[in-house]
Amino acid sequence: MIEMQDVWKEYENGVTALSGVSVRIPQGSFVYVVGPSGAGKSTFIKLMYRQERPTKGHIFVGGFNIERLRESQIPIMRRHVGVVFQDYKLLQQLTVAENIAFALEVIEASRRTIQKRVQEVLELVGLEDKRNMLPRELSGGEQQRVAIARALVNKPKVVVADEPTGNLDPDNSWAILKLLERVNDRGTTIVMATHNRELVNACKKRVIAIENGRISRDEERGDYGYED
Ligand SMILES: Nc1ncnc2c1ncn2[C@@H]1O[C@H](COP(=O)(O)OP(=O)(O)OP(=O)(O)O)[C@@H](O)[C@H]1O
Repeated sequence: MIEMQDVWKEYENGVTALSGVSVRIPQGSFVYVVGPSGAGKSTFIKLMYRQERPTKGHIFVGGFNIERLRESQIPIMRRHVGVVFQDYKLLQQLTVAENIAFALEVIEASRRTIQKRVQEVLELVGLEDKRNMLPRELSGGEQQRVAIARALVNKPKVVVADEPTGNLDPDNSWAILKLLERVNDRGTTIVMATHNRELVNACKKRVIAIENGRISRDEERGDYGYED
């Protein structure tokens, strides 16, 4: 379950990115977050994993009171909230398997657990044969699949994705959406900010539209609804 109660975000430069956002996203949902450029989508996502803190309001994600978390609790929360970025953010000097294992090594999982989990998520994203390659040896779509595997390795309850298909062609975008749907089928909540009208309109899900820092539309099986 994700819940925001009257959340406001004003950045230090005085820009108000979110103005009184309240929303409930039940566990197991798949939600698209859409809206014009600069509307506040990334801010909405960043607040969910404490990349940013709200100026006001309450945020609960997977049982964590996000705005109240102490610094020392943030790594614990991040095991339950996987994050996927538009530009993948893989560590360039590490192999595919090492990038994925990294998230488990920092929590001092046993070698056996690490090997087993890395293998499981590599199979899920279909990249067992690329496990010893470096990110630069992979296509964009493959890199994003590695990033998704990394986000999943701790079995999070929630995955937030900020324009995960933003750098990909239509075929790879489609493959990433299908992969996120499979993850969702296993009970993981997915919140995906996107400008990809084709995907939103083809695979109908809940659509939360943000405009000018406010939720302007919230529909089950909604449309993308913008001409951009
Ligand atoms: N770190 C920051 N410091 C100051 N202002 C910021 C910061 N991040 C975002 N903003 C501002 O907050 C507003 C919302 O930005 P945000 O990135 O959330 O929008 P967005 O809907 O994700 O846009 P896009 O679709 O272009 O990615 C914009 O006016 C932006 O300039």
